[in-house]
Amino acid sequence: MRPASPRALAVRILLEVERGGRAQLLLDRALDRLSWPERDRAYATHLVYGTLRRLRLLDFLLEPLLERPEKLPREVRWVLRLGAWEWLSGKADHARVSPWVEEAKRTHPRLAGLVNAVLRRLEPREAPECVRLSLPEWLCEAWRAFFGQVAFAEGFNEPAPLFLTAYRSVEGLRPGPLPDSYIWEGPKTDFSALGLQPQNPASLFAAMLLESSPGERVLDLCGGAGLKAFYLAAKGAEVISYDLNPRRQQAGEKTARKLGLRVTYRTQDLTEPLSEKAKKVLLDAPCTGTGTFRSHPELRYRLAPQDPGRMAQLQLKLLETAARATEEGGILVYSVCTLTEEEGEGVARAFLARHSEFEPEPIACPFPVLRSGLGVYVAPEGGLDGFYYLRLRKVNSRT
Ligand SMILES: C[S@@+](CC[C@H](N)C(=O)[O-])C[C@H]1O[C@@H](n2cnc3c(N)ncnc32)[C@H](O)[C@@H]1O
Repeated sequence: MRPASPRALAVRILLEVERGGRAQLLLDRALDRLSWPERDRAYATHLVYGTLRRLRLLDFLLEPLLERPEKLPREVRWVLRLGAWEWLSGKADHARVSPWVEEAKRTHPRLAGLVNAVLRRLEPREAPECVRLSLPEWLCEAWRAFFGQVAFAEGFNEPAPLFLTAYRSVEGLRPGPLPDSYIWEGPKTDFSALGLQPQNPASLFAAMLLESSPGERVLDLCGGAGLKAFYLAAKGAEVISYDLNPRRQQAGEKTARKLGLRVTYRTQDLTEPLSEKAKKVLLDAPCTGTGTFRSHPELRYRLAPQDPGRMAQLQLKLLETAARATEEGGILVYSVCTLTEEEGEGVARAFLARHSEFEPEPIACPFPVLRSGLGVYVAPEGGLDGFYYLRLRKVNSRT
């Protein structure tokens, strides 16, 4: 059934997210099917992302006004959180309360009075920092211990510009923080037909760290659809992109053709050794994705404290493959879109303890840095995703 309004769509999507769906995918799909004006699309996006990004805080604000929130029908609970989000973002009562009361009436008319009363009685309430940032307690505490602060996580709760990497010159684009990176200000469109690829600059920079030269062979490991491979190919490298997932690679092949770029895709489980080597190897490993909380706001509520450690085991195995595939004198870049100690410095330390043939190289990071020394952690500021980069040189091949 087609949703009647951005509010109805937001409730439907949040219910699906609660059942395990991914907000970005669900919202993009739903909006693609609806020929709504830009204003309604933006409003639905604001409601879904805003509510998920502030969920812990919203529940904290609603807590004194509800006796047993967990007993409420799920639709009504989301209506209350959405209404609380609009209150938090400063919308006036007259424009805010009655639309949500009407929304509640559609599924639970008997609870409309409760929705009305609760949304009118919301009051400011001093929240502990981890609640205010809507982070799970374990991660908030781990970040505070590792980075000495957690205020940076506020960056995950702000909307971000749509960053693009340009493979053709396009008039009138606002420059982003890196060469070839731009900001798109219009409605979404067929970007690859314009020679553009949506990509966060923090992700693009991982590919730049390889400093590949024209004609040089590059291995792009865990390349997925090949977003980083596109950049390397555009700079003239001969790129071979490996991943476990053929569907992602097929999508990448299609995009590469539209962008006019040549990337060779090979499907392989990279916990197994590769049968080729190169001077430049990029491993953009699978990770817990804590650096992408802005665009995947539900992720933070799904991660468990043991996930970073578990992921680090896999990352180390993949790094072994990448190390063997790096020629002597060559460069190996390890990157992950996450900010945990385990998957960043933890992996780096464990790897270097076993591989004296690799030496870390300094990284001149153009972004705000959270922590550096052994690799660099990028702060999720100004729309950047949080990332960890490690650049290694293979000085001799003792393994
Ligand atoms: C962070 S994503 C890569 C994103 C990609 N580099 C890009 O820039 O778009 C990690 C990728 O690792 C792949 N992957 C996970 N486990 C793997 C394995 N054992 N062998 C090969 N690829 C794997 C996933 O399919 C996923 O595409």
